[in-house]
Amino acid sequence: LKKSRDSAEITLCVLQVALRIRPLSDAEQEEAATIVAHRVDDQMVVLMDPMEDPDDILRANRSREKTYMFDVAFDYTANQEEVYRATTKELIEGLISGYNATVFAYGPTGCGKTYTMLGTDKEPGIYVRTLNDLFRAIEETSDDMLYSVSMSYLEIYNEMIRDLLNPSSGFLDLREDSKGVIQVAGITEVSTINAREIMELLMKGNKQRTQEPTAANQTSSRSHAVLQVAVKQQSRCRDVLQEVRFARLFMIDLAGSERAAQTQNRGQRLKEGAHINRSLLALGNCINALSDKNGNKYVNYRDSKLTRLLKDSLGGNSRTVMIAHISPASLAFEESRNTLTYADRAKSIRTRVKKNLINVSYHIAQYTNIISDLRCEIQRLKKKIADQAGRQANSDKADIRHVQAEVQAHSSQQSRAEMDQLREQLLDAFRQQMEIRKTLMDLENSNMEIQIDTSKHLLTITDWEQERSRRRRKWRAERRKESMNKDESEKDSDSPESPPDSMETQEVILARENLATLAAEQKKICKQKALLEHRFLELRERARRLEELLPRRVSSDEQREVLGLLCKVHELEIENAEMQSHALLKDNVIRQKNFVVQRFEQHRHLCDEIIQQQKQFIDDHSLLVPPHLQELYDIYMREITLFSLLCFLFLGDRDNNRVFKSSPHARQMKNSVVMTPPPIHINGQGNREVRTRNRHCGSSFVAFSSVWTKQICPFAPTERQQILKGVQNIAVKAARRRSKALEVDALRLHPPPSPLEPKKQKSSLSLSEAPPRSVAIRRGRQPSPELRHATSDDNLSSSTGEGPGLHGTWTRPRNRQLTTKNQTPRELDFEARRRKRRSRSFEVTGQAVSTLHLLYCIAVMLIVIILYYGQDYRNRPYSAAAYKPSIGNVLKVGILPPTKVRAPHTIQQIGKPSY
Ligand SMILES: Nc1ncnc2c1ncn2[C@@H]1O[C@H](COP(=O)(O)OP(=O)(O)OP(=O)(O)O)[C@@H](O)[C@H]1O
Repeated sequence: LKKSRDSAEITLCVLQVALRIRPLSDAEQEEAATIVAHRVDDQMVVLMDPMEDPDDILRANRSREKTYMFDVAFDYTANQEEVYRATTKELIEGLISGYNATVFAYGPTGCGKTYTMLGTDKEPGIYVRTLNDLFRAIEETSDDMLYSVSMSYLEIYNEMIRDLLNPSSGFLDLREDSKGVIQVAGITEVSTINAREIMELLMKGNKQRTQEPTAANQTSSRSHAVLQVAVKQQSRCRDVLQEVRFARLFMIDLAGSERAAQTQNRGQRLKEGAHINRSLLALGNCINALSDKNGNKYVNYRDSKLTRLLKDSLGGNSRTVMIAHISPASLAFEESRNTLTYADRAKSIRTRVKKNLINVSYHIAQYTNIISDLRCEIQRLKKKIADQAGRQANSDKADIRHVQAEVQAHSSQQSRAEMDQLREQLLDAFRQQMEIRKTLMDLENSNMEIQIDTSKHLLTITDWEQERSRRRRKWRAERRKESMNKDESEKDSDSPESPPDSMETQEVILARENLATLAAEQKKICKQKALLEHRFLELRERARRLEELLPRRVSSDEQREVLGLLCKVHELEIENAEMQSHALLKDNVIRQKNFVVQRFEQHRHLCDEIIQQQKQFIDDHSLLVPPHLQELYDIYMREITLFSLLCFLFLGDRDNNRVFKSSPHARQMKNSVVMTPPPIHINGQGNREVRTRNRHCGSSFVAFSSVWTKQICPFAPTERQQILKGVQNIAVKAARRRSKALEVDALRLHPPPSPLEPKKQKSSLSLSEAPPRSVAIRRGRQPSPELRHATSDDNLSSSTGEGPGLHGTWTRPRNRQLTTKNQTPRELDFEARRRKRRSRSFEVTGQAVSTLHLLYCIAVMLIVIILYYGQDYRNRPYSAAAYKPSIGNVLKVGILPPTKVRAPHTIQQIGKPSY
């Protein structure tokens, strides 16, 4: 899908349009039809007018041959797999991440819609392939995620909805739920994640579909068939904030548009055709309105059941693919042209796709209630245990024989079984109570969402009413003014008696409709809540009764055990509730902070934008700038450059260099909804880019770095990479010098052994022999990959310039180890010492990679600060071109001895950037 704009939650997607030209049918061949629709390449299709006379020079300029471009085009050579891969496969990943999707086949009758969607046994179509891949994807991630998939299959026949999985259920109605999502009331939903099972259901359903032979198609579908797959996804980790994702996939095989003359339909077929055409006309009208460039045409989805059902797929929350079908035959030229025109228009439809997160925002207050409830219960149980103990002590004193008899009786097999049963019942009652509590919490949350939505709609209405009364007041004031200016007779003749009542806007009408739906929804929820509360009280009562049975059925020890167990279960549940409540609290704090940071970033981005545009304006018009302003601008540029360089060096390009796959938990946390502040508008356009970057980078710091590196950074990406490598080499160079210095120390400590003293040499060697690398590794803490790389010979050589050069691949010929054989014993000694130190360094750094990293970062920071502040740049002549730092210069800094470190001229001149 073409992703045009991205925001933290909403993505604007363009409807993807594919075109499939089927092969010439036998009937068309018999009628000697010529081929007029050609696929030119992957995207281009040409339709030639069969009536056009190539020899007619006069009309040569008015050719009706037309070229169309689509996202993808197929002709008779394309097989089912190719069509599926290019159109639908991509939607599956989105579907299991919570994005709605729709695929629909469109086109005239007999052009291959059913063939593409359903296919044949040998060449299955999109339905089967999609479901197979969906279940495969679910299986792959089922370790971390819990899925539930349900499927429904319906047809819209003569503007009536029929359940194809349960045709006896009669005609069904469409309903809009509180969130504006269209639902089919009473449709059969089959829950399964078995592709074969679903295929069987599909085949069964398809047999129920209204299909009749017509003159245009022997197996003409007389209805629109809609296969709906709903996927609900939830993390298996229950201790984190539970996020439920829900997405729907519609796969629609539309009935074909037809011309009565072509189909030669009569009676029922003609009536069907009229209905089909009417709903397709409604679809066409919606496509026209939605593709309107100004975007201000009213989209009438209510004209047909089909468009109502497709409301979300066309203009709402769905990634949508339209597969248009045409025949290549000259006989079908008109139909093909109409289809191509509609398909071409549909290309510009944009849908606002958003991830469907049902964020189970368990309210902390609700948890507190549950916790205090459970605590009361524990108190009660504990009291009961204590009472029991007291009673037992009394009875011990009273009648020892009775106790003996009781013990005997209760130690029997039957008594144990009874106790087990009782315990199970008690635990079960408790479990059910907890389930009900959670469901009640969910209902409470839904209720709250409804209340929020209700207030939004009420606000819309109130705004409108206020506006209306304002207009009325204005009208009355004008009237009064007029009456003061004019004389009585004039006033009576000109002005209307009452204020013109302004009509309700579409938005207000919609708000009123939504309010009605919300009220109905709320009523339903209240009813459900009342039922659940009643059930809860019943369960509690049952548990009490079971507890009362305890003294009669079991011995006091066992009874105490059961009560103790119940206490334990309650305590565990409290812990669980507390954990969830804490998670919520923390998440909430993070969200609030993120919100503030994002707002700040948007503000900062806006400031940057203003500064850049003003600077551009000043430069373009060669305006004089007061020196103090120029100075401020210089400081601003220095700040931003330094800060972003540091961001870049410290944080790197995380998205591209990710080595480890993020855990499901991390993924979940990353994807969790973060409150997003409304965008700051620049020239009327929402500044979504900042939010997009925030989401991708996952941190405000990185986001800012990203903004800078993408928009302001004067380096090209390759240059940035090289600078980064260069700076790494500075650290490597430092390591090398340190190592050299150590060698000199070693030289001073151990004078070179004379060749006449082989013993000494040997002992020296053995003493300083570095442990083999494997030993270091075996001791634990293997060095990080970067570290190994940083300290490798290859790297050292490249940093010292012994390698092929700075702009080369920065590797060094692997000949250092080979020279070992030719080394003198003294060299060997040094080498051994060096290795030993390095291996020690491995151990140390293995333990504290972060420390080294910190030191490295500090070193880099210092270098950068020296580069920018350490020089008398103000005294140097200004050169705009010299502003752009060259990689060579940056790297040169790294290979100069510390005393000679001088910022290259090119970097210091940041007074006036060259862009
Ligand atoms: N790409 C194709 N390759 C081979 N045969 C095809 C192809 N497309 C369609 N056909 C054949 O063309 C005939 C009509 O196709 P199909 O029934 O799928 O059309 P339709 O558009 O669904 O028609 P209707 O709208 O009337 O239901 C069928 O026999 C089908 O097998």
